[in-house]
Amino acid sequence: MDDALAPIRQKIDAIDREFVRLLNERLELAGEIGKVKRSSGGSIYASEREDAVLRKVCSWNDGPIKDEALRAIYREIMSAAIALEKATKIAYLGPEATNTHAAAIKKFGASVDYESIATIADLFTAVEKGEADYAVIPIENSTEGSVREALDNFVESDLKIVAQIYLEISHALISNDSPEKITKVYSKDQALAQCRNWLQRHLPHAQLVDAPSTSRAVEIAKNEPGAAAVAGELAAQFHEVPVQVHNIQDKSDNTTRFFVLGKKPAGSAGDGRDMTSFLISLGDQAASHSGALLKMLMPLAERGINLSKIESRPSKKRPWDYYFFVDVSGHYTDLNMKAALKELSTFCPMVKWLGSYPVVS
Ligand SMILES: C=C(O[C@@H]1C=C(C(=O)O)C=C[C@H]1O)C(=O)O
Repeated sequence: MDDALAPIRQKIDAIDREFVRLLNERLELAGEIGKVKRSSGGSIYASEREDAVLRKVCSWNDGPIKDEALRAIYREIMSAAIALEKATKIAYLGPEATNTHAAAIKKFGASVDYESIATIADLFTAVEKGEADYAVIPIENSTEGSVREALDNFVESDLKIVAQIYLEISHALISNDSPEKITKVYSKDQALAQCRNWLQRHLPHAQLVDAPSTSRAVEIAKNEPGAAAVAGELAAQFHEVPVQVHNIQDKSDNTTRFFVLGKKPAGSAGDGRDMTSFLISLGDQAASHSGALLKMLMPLAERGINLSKIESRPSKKRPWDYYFFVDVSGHYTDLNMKAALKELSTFCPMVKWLGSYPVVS
């Protein structure tokens, strides 16, 4: 067999050598781009360009490699490029090995530096003060709804949303012991709730115990005989505890949406591939004028700007006064968007642009 493999492996070696040469050539060009960005004050991470690169390489793909594999490979190539342009620190809502950490890695790859930060407010501050280049925060979950603390922090902050990440949340049963030995299961209440049916069916006698985070649950279960944790697979890898059962969540389409925050806005991905988020206040009109909310939406609707989300939060300034968080299709620099905003600012006391970013992560 070895005789048959040797000549093919020689060919693979020759291709790998060429790969490495080309990767280094590509990285050197990224280094040149980094110099231009540093001298002009541009953002190192460019979500709209990464979106275009991923789309281009997938459109060139006519071989057996799956687009998903190509995207994963390019994720790491671009991660190396970012790190070469500038040592880049990504802060995320901790602790380590939680879903937000997994989302950050999905977006930024293995070559950048990561820092776990305990609260969403501190993540905003870290980027504002330049202690981190970008922050990754959870914004909403398909079953639990919005993360209110995340929305509220946008009111005072000038940071921009530069990208979004969608992560399918899957849970595993993680333990040093096999499932039949498990008498106690630790996890965060939400994760236990998302696996309730599975746990009832497979571990009906196990005691379910609340932990501050899924990652901490793995840490606790690691050192306790007969204990397991419900957490993501990153937590199992991180704490070096084996996964006993994969995908134990009751619903398979449980997805969390995250935002990447930076100091400088992202450019346009074009071709209807952008989304924009705003914060709008109607002031006293909301309570005193019938149809005020409808009036707020008309400048968008009349220009064919599609509204995908609207959420209200108390302003905390006066009772029954609200801010509206709005997600729409298009980029801030689109002409129809500019016109809609201009019209909105004629009657809304506050129209704040929170960022424009590519639709697909
Ligand atoms: C090289 C660049 O910088 C980063 C790296 C990219 C890449 O490796 O293709 C793309 C966008 C940026 O996040 C660039 O902006 O073109």
